[in-house]
Order: sequence, then structure tokens, then C-alpha cells
Amino acid sequence: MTVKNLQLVGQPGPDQPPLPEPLLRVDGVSLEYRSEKQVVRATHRVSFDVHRGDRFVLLGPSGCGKSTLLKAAGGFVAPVEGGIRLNGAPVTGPGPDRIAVFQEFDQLPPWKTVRENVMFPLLASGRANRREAREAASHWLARVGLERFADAYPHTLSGGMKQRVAIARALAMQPQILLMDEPFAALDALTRRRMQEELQSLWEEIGFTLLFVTHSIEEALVVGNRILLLSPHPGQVRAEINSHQFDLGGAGSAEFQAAAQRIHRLLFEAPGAPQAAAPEPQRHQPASRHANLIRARS
Ligand SMILES: Nc1ncnc2c1ncn2[C@@H]1O[C@H](COP(=O)(O)OP(=O)(O)OP(=O)(O)O)[C@@H](O)[C@H]1O
Repeated sequence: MTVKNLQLVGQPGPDQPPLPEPLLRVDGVSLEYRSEKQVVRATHRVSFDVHRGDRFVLLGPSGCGKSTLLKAAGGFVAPVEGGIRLNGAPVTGPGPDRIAVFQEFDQLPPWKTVRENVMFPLLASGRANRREAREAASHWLARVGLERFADAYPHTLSGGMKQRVAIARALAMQPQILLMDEPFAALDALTRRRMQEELQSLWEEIGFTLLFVTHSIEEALVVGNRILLLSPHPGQVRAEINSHQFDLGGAGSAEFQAAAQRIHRLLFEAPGAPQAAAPEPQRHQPASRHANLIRARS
């Protein structure tokens, strides 16, 4: 396997069936922050599709608008241009079908126990009564290995354990799409790696759809099956690639390192600059609404 396996997302070939409708469609989305004094454009005409079961990663340098895109998918920021659809319906605000896990450890209310933290959104959204929410909390806490800590308070947990609670709380809601904004960035390297493994295992068991933000190329390759590369501020799509062939097991391999270097070039070389000898992925085509994944060669 070579770095050639970093395959682009391109136009469907004549013999390829069209993909099903995406779960999440982000179409030409520009996002801005406006104040009396200034307008900050966070992203410029960004398009991508997330399909059911994808682990879709938004990757780009600090300030390129990754978090703002995630907030827009969550319905917390409205596009000034373009649109976002979930299951074909416009996203006009937050909803229990999109649950987010953030980097910050204080996302868990400290006055609630671990169990109460997991139960809270189920009760608040009316998804479950107390008995059902309690059962769901037990189930999901067991899935993340925290059943023994159900009655503990967040401040007594390590950073990794707090993130596991946040993941259990999110998955308990059975969202259509799980939104994760650098969820492991504040963890030490070993814990971060373990959490990436655990996320991968949960995905294999449950098969949820993930939209994941990171600025770590290695994390993007490990976590994602598809990666959208965004330019520096304001974020524009540089390229979209398949990355399903990589996992933590191969993280030290020459292929992995070569792929990481290639992504680095795609992210940081000015568009149009001469590229190294390896075959080129095509640039992302924002206008393409029926982009298809070209299978990685093995
Ligand atoms: N609340 C805000 N008000 C004004 N500008 C903002 C606000 N939040 C973000 N921005 C600006 O929008 C741009 C995109 O920010 P965003 O946080 O989405 O980037 P990011 O790619 O997630 O960065 P990082 O990796 O550092 O978190 C940046 O220029 C940032 O300064």
C-alpha cells in the first residue's frame, strides 16, 4: 500500500452507482461572526456530505472555522450563505438528533452525579421517563467502562473519565449524528490514544455517524474514514480524502507517515504550488453535489 491510497473524492464514474442521499449535507456554507465593529468570516462556501456510518473529520489549522462548522451543523450558528440539511430537512436550530461532545471537561454539570449527567438530556428532551433514563444511563456507562462510577461526581474523575461520561451521555441520546469538537485535545498523549481506540471500538459495535473536528493530522487519519481538508482562515475546502485504511495499529508505519506528510502539503502549500512526485489527488470540487468515493487501492 502506498500514499497513493489517499484517494480523492471525485466525480462518480459512469459505472459507479450514485450514492444514497447523505445524512448531513453542507452546501456552499459561509459562516460569519458579526459585531457592531466588524464581521469575521469563519468559512467561505464550504460543501461536504456526511453519510450514515461515516467518521467524517474536519481538519485544518487553528482558526479555519472547524468549530464554527460543527456549531452550524448543530444548529447553533446559521449560515449567511448556503444551507445545511439533515435527512433532507433544513437545519434551523439545535435538536436532540445532533449531540455534541466538546473538549472542555466542564461540559458536565458538577452538581450532578455521573449517572444524573447521562440521564439529564434524556429527561430534558422528553425522550425517556426516569426509569428508562436510569436504565439507559446504566447501559451506556457500562459501554464506556464507568458503571462503577455512576454515583461519583465529575470533579472526582480524571479527564479521560469525564470525556467517557460525555460520550456516554451523547450516545444515550442515540443521535443521528454525533458531533465531536477536539474531544481528546486536552488529554495527555497516552490517554488521548486510548480514547481514540475506545471511540473506534464503540463505532465498530454501534455504527454511529460521527462528525469530528481536529487540527491533528494523525488524529484525523486514525479517527476518520473521510477527511475534509480546510484552508487557513477563512476556511475553504482544499481537498477531501478517503482514509479508512488507517487505524491506530498502523500509526507508526511508513505509509501512515507518508499519508500524514501528503496531507500536510495539501493543507499548507498554496493552491497551485508545485507538488511532490507522488500522484495527485484532485482538488475538491465544491460544485459537485454527487461526489463519490473512489475506492482505495489495496
Ligand atoms: N464568538 C466569536 N466571535 C467572533 N469571532 C469568532 C468567534 N468564534 C470564532 N471566531 C473567529 O472565527 C474564526 C473561526 O474560528 P473557529 O473557532 O471556528 O476555528 P477553528 O478552526 O475551530 O480553530 P481552533 O482549531 O483554534 O479551535 C476565527 O477567526 C475566530 O477568531
